[in-house]
Amino acid sequence: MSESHWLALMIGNSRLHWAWFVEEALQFAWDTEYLPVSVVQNLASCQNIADFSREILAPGTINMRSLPPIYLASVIPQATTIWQTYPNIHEITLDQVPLQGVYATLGIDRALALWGAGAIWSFPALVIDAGTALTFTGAKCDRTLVGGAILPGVRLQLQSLGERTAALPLVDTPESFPSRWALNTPESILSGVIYTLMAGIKDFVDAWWQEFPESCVAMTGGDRALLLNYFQVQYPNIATKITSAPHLIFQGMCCYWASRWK
Ligand SMILES: Nc1ncnc2c1ncn2[C@@H]1O[C@H](COP(=O)(O)OP(=O)(O)O)[C@@H](O)[C@H]1O
Ligand SMILES: CC(C)(COP(=O)(O)O)[C@@H](O)C(=O)NCCC(=O)O
Ligand SMILES: [K+]
Repeated sequence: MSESHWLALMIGNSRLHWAWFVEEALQFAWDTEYLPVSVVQNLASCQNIADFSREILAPGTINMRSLPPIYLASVIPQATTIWQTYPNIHEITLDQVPLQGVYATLGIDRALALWGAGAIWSFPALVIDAGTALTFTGAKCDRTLVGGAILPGVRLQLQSLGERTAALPLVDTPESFPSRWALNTPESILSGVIYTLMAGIKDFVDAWWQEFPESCVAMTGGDRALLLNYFQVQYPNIATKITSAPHLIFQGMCCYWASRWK
């Protein structure tokens, strides 16, 4: 089986993130809901690649002759187990990521995104992943982990207020930048969550640039575009210095693929 065509699968806390690669060139990337166990078990017996792409809901048919190897990284151990039934699966684990000084429970998504950022823009590098959780993860010149931080992401903050209080409604992520001084409940929630999140991110990147003035700062994750739009409004000087990087985790996975095959 040719290893030049391969799929990357990142299992996050909200959904599955997919990318199709030909060697080191990303062809396209898409997200899906979690797939039922039965679908995963059936993948290996797909008769042709069209069936296979239909099962994983790929946009269009993946252009391959045989079932592709899947390079998998996951922050959900139970979900990883389901995928181990697929015959050509390669799980990427923390010990395979060439960063120094990592702690045992560091999320593989964070390590891969940081590896990807360093490979593209060189170290030092800071990654902000605006996913289910929002994380900061930084490494210095010699690829040693400086450290990071974890907080609830945008949707999780809104959900927790809606679900754990009697009088607060569930509010959707706002498309436009909310005003700070709100005069009704939904807008008060949006103001509180968004303004403190922006101020918090600004504080972290300012602190990072104080220590590493030349470092790239890259943002990835499902709320990346939304947050960067808000940054344009609220802190335009910072917005221009944060790089939007939708495929950072896949770029890290690609570094792993290249380290095996090149
Ligand atoms: N279809 C969707 N499902 C879940 N989250 C979504 C979706 N579309 C946009 N988002 C946003 O993406 C964020 C989750 O980011 P994502 O990178 O997908 O998470 P994870 O990597 O943890 O699975 C949420 O806070 C939410 O606001
Ligand atoms: C912090 C995370 C939950 C982020 O995952 P995500 O929200 O992007 O799905 C994940 O990286 C994780 O489970 N980390 C383990 C703890 C740590 O990194 O310290
Ligand atoms: K993530």
